[in-house]
This record gives sequence, structure tokens and C-alpha cells, in this order.
Amino acid sequence: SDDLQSLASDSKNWVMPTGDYANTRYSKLNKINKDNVKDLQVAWTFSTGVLRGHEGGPLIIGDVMYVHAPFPNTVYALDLNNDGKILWKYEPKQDSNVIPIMCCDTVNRGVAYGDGKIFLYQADTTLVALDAKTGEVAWSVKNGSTVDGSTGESGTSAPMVVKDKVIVGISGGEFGVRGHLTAYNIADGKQAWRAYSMGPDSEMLIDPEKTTHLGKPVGADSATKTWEGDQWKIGGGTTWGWYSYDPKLNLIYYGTGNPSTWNPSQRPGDNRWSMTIMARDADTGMAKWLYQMTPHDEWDYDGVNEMILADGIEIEGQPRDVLVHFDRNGFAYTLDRDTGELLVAKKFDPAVNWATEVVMDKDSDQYGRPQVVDKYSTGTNGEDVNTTGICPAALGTKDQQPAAYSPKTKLFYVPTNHVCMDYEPYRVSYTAGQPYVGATLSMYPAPDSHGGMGNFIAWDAAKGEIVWSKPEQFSVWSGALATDGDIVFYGTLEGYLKAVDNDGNELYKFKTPSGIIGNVTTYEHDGKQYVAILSGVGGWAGIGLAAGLTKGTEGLGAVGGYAALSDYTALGGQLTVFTVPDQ
Ligand SMILES: O=C(O)c1cc(C(=O)O)c2c(n1)C(=O)C(=O)c1cc(C(=O)O)[nH]c1-2
Repeated sequence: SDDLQSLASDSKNWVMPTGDYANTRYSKLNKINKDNVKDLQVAWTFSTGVLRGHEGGPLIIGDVMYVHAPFPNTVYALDLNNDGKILWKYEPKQDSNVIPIMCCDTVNRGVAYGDGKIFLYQADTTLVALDAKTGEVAWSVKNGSTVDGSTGESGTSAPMVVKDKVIVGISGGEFGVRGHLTAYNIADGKQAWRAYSMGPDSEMLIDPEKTTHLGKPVGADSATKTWEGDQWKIGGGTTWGWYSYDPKLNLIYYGTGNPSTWNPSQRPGDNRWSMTIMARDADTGMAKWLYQMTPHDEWDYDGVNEMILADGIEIEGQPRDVLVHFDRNGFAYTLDRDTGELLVAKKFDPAVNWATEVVMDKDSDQYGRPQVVDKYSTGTNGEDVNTTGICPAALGTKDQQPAAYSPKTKLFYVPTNHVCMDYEPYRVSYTAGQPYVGATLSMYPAPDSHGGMGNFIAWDAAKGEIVWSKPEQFSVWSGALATDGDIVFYGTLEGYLKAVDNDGNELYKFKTPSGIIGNVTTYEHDGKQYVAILSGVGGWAGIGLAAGLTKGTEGLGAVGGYAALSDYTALGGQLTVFTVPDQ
């Protein structure tokens, strides 16, 4: 990955789905900038031939662009010297039975590159290595435990290549899948290590004496003793988000998802280590530190959102190398990324009401824990009781749509949801491969606000403050891009690609053929800067359109909340590539 790091440091390329190991989604390119972005024009377009939600974005390595699609996960290599002529196409054969076990649309967040190979993590959990030049299969391995998907496991996340390994997660928290992160040898696909999100220390790759939580060793059986009996075996904590890597510390960072089921009364205890930020040694998988954000989740606030690594953020006068994480639960966390020390935990949307604060007093027995407001506790209110007015909704103040960080402004640019919910837990029994959800939801725009369902915000992670907030009608479900041209890009669910300046003033918008849930990407080719975005409405927010659902509580409650989307856009997978002709 030395090779990968040097490729990534050349901003002409976009070699990993996250832009760089630090997940900053910042580009040093500035030929397109705040002065000329108004002249942005479409250079060329490409249809993926697939409907439903298009997440992630293309990779650009030299003269070749690699574009992926949702199920059936077609991958194209396009020739940038020839307006995107197809060099090769790979279409895996997958059992379509995987479609109904994907909770939130048939999305895929992108392919990874390393060692001359393109790594595709398919919906059916097959990890396949393709020769980057020819598209031929070098090796393929099944990450899930069964071949036919009968356990409810699926794959949506983008792999990450670190040194001689490729790292993948697993989806299926709504099916009682016990989450894990797995490293495969890049050379032959042999499993190198697997770290479960819950279970015995040996399976979690936890050292009870050395692995810490808020500065203290976690002690023996830290996970299993926070569950009743062997409930941890179907405990969720899936790992379907983004992964980052600090080469200096050799640590991988990621978060774990919700504990299964969504009915909290069925799983007393803290349900460790669901909803947890994990820092693991890249070679061995051993956990260095953990931090559980939402003990005993009662709202489905998965902790999987990206961990952005920022250097020299000044906290109480001291520059710190930190990890910044915008959680579904509505708190943005700043932690020391070496030790896991909690530095800042503040709400990044004023609507957040399920908790008053995260306790920062190290001497308190509540240290690091959110203080839950009784009336929004779905567990306290109990089964078959509809708890109303909880903010944020289950899809969080932010879901998987990644934020960007500009080292120039030292600000984070964050796509957010401004959505609340009613949540009614019900008793559910576990059957392998069947939904294990246990709650009925409805969602709506945050009340007493601007009426919209989203904001695009700038965030100061040292102070824990919103710097500016730009209202949007729908949740911003697209990943952001910040550049040295003093502009920030994002997409909207209606289908607009937007550019704003560092103060949030809109400088440009263009309506692409379908809603945007992809991540904005930039690259340079032949001396010109380009901006690329996948359209194709879907994901959890767009599941009504993507899966043709109409009943409000369908799509785990998102269908009703986002019903108005159908007035603005329709399905369709397309890549649009923009440039400013005169740079
Ligand atoms: O628990 C899980 O395993 C799991 C998986 C996924 C996924 O793989 O897409 C999502 C979620 N949960 C989830 O909670 C969620 O909000 C979500 C949104 C999306 C999306 O792509 O829009 N996927 C998922």
C-alpha cells in the first residue's frame, strides 16, 4: 500500500472509494474553483444500465476510470482517453434471492484498488479480485457463512486495501447477523484475520488487559457479559460502513452497527460492542481501543459512519491528531485516535432530543455515556407502545453518506438528515434468514424547523459547533467533496449536483437524471480537472422509489417520510462527468 498511498497523494487520481486513508474526501486540485465553478458543464455521461440506488463513486487511476453499480454489481473500466469507451466489463452471476435480504436497497459503495487488482464486494458477500487491466478474475472468496445467503448476510460496503490485505465488512443487522470485519490476503484471498463485533474475547480479537475503553482495560468477557445468555450470537453490530487507516499508528478505524433486534426489551444490557468505534491493528486485527457511543440502543442508531482522521486539531490549546465521527445518534465525536480519549461530543443538529448530553466528566460513573431522555426511551416505554417525536429518526442525523474535511479551512462539511420518528417496538422471534426487526417506524421532517428533511452543514470539531447550515428539502444522502479551489460539492435526493463556497453560499447547481446518493469525486486528466457523480435514487431514504413500495411504514418507515421524492425524480443509474471548458 506504499504504492497506494503515493497514488492517492497525487490528486489527479482518486484511488480509493474514500479518496484517502484518512477519509477526508479533500482534493488538492483547484483548476475548478470558486471563481469559475459557475461555468461547470457536462463533459460526458455514462449509463450503468442498472436501476435502483447508486452509492459510492468511481475510481480514477491514470487513464482508466472504474465504475461500479448496485446489484447485479456490474463493473466497467472506462477509457478516459476516449470519452469513457468501455475497456472491459465484469458482471458477476448472483442469486437474486439476496435482494429481499438487503435492508436498505441493493446498494454497493464502490470497488477498491491495490496490487494491480480491482476488488469488488458483491451483494452475496463474494469478494472478487479482478485484474485491473483485463477484468479477469484472479481469485474470489465468500465472506458470509453460507453460499446461498440463508443466514441473512449481505454485502454493500466498499473494501479497503491496507498493505498486503483487503478488508471487508458484513451487512445483515436486521437479520440478527453477528457482525465482523475480515482481512483477506491480497495475493490469494486467504483469510488473514476476522474480528467479531461481539462474543468471546478470542473471537473479538480483544486483549482484556490491553484493549481499552475510555482509557481503562476492558477486562475479561467485556462483550458477552453485557448480553443475556447467548443472545450475542444473533446480536448484530454489523460493519457495513466506511473504514479508515492511519499508516503511522498502523490502526484501522470503523464502527459497528445496531444490536439486533430493534426491540430493546428483548435484549437487556449494554449490548457491547455494538454501536462502537473500533481501533484495530492492521496486521493482526487486535483491538487497541473501543468506544461505545450508544449503549443498549433503543432507536437503531448504527455506529458505522466514517471515521475522518484529521491532524493538528487544536483542543484546549494543544494540537491533537484526532478521529472525527458524525454518528447516527446525532452527536459528533472528536477522539484522540491513538488512545481513544474522548475529547468532544456535541449535537450536530439542534433537533436531536433523545439524549441531553454525553457525560465528559472522567470521574463520573456515567463518563462517555449519553444521558437518555425518559420519554424518548423506547425500551422504558415498552413493547407495543408508540414512542413519538424522537429526533433523529432511525436513519440518524447522518447515515452512511460521508462528510468531507478540508485541512485548509479545518472544517468538516457534513451531509445531514433533519428527520424525526415514531417508534413502536414489538416482540419478534429469531429465524435464520428472516427479518429480525422488532419495531414499526414512521418518519417525518423535524417539527418546528424549516420544514425540510436535511441540512448541509459546516462543523468545527475542536469546539463542537455548527459553523453554518444550509437547509435542504430532503436529506442530503450524497457524499461531500471539499477542494483546494475553496468549494465544496454535494448531491441532493432530487438529483442536483451542487457547489457551495466555504461559507455555504450556493455557486452552482445542475439537475442530473435521477436523485443523487453517490459521493462526489474529482480527478485531473490531460491537464483538465473533472468532477464525477453517480445518479440513481435509492438507498434507505429512496427505498420507496427504488423498490416500488408505497405503504408509509414499508421500507422500515422511510417510504412515508420520503413520499414526496416521486414528485422530483425517478429511477436511473448514470455517471455524469463535469468540467469547466476554459480552465
Ligand atoms: O444493519 C445492517 O446490517 C445495515 C446494513 C445497511 C446496508 O448494508 O446498506 C444499512 C443499514 N443497516 C442501516 O441501518 C441503514 O440505515 C442503511 C442505510 C443504507 C443506505 O445505503 O442508504 N444502508 C443501510
